[in-house]
Amino acid sequence: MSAFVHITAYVSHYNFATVLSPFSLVLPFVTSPVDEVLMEVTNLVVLPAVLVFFFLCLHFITKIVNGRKHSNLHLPPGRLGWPIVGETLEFMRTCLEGSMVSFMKERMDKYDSRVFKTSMYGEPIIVFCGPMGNKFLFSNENKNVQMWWPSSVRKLMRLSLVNKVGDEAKMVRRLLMSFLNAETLKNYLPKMDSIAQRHIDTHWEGKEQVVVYPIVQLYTFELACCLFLSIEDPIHISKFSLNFKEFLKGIIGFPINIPGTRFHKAMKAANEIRKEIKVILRKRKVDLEEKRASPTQDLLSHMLLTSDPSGRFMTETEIIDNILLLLFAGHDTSRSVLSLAMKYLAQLPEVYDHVLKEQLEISEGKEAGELLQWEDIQKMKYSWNVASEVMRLSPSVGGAYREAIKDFTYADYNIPKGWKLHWNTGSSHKDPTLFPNPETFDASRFEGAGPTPFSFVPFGGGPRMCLGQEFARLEILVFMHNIVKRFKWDLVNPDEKFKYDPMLEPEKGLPIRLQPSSHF
Ligand code: HEM
Repeated sequence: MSAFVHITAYVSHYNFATVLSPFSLVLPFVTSPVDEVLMEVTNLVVLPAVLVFFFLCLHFITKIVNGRKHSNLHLPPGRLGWPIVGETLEFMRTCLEGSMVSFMKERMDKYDSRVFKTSMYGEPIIVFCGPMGNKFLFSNENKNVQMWWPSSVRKLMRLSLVNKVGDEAKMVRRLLMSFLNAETLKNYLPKMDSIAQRHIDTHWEGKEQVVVYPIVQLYTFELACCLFLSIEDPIHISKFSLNFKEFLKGIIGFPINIPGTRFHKAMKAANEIRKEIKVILRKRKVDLEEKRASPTQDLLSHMLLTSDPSGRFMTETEIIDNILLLLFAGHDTSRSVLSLAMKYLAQLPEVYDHVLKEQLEISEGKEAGELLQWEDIQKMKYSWNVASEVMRLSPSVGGAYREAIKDFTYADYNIPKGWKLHWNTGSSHKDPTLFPNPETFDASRFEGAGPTPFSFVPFGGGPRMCLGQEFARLEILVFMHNIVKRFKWDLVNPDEKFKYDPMLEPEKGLPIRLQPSSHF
């Protein structure tokens, strides 16, 4: 969840605008009968002073309470920072610089430890780094730890999988996986290919310049709408996608539900999305009964007709919340990977040529107009290594969370029950002992046996590993196949940076200049 989920959804940071907005909202109400000077003084001096005093008090109270509570424990090194805010602002800064890993690395070096404590989301958090940390968290699900998401995610995702743990989560995962597994998805591959071709015909063909990030979103969102809900009308899809933009921006942050905050907008958007899915769901029920819809046409039909082993079907609300989760998780993470792939392919002509060669060999073996089949995907080994190297260097999802469900020890440190735990992609993806010259793009790292276990974790791991890994692999490869055959491109802003907000996204949307390929 997804990133992001997906939620990315998954990525861990606050937005400064969200942090400030409740306070900036207060200011207009301080005013009316007061004269302007007094108002200025109030806004500029008194209010900040009151806030500083308030935070100082909270800081000392928190210190005393935490100190008493955990004084006999050997907690991992680190600092909890300011109350509520914790080390959020430092973390946010590194996210906006697109280098979340530097937050981890600075602390691992400072404390000489691969586990440290910090505080974010108003919560003390213990950060587990490197393959050992990943392995521990992934293999201790339901034993020492359980999935946990920040409150903003939990509130927005209601009854969906991300709010389930234990046996309930297992059940929902099994149900969703019966649609998202390779065996089922392979039937939808030709459809994915035709959507990719139509997308390129509409949005790329005949253009000299395009802005990649928003356009790729149309592709990944169109795929998700079509395969999950059978929505095919482009106008319907683009209207629907507006609500997801609001939703994404509010998913990670303080869950302050006051008009004007990102979270409030996200809640409103989520309700609109739910309403829309409900209309489609109600109509589908009738269409299925009257045999106007097929039981295998998409995820929605599948969810309406599949029960768990005890014969229980999901309620309408559960289906709606899970489809909302999958629509969100299913497109924003992949669009980030695709945008980054476009960047690296523009910068590394030898990599582009190699991908093109592989894709042309696949096309040469096919009749004109024949769509991609499962066997073709199996031949895209180098292209998938390239996508994997993109995700290693620039993971679209920074990591995810767990909660300690009992007291335990890790690396000789006490981890108290109830503490939130964070695993992250960067601390192992950029470790030179695991990936020599970690900043160099080298797709050959994934040849043969590939990276050591638990060192390459763009999709997480263990029983809560990303459910959409296979879906993402297909949507990424299908897009790469079609785009390299039709275009070569170069970057308008070669130094354009990517930042986490909350997915890894290009600051200016990644404009590129297109040259049509002679191979098409
Ligand atoms: C390149 C694209 C993607 C990346 C990098 C990615 C990454 C992740 C990560 C890191 C997690 C958390 C795993 C953990 O904590 O162990 C996750 C969870 C999840 N992902 Fe993805 N994801 C991607 C695409 C997708 C797609 C396409 C879908 C749906 C079609 C999807 C659905 C989910 C769901 C439902 C979860 C929550 C699983 C649970 O709570 O048990 N993801 N993803």
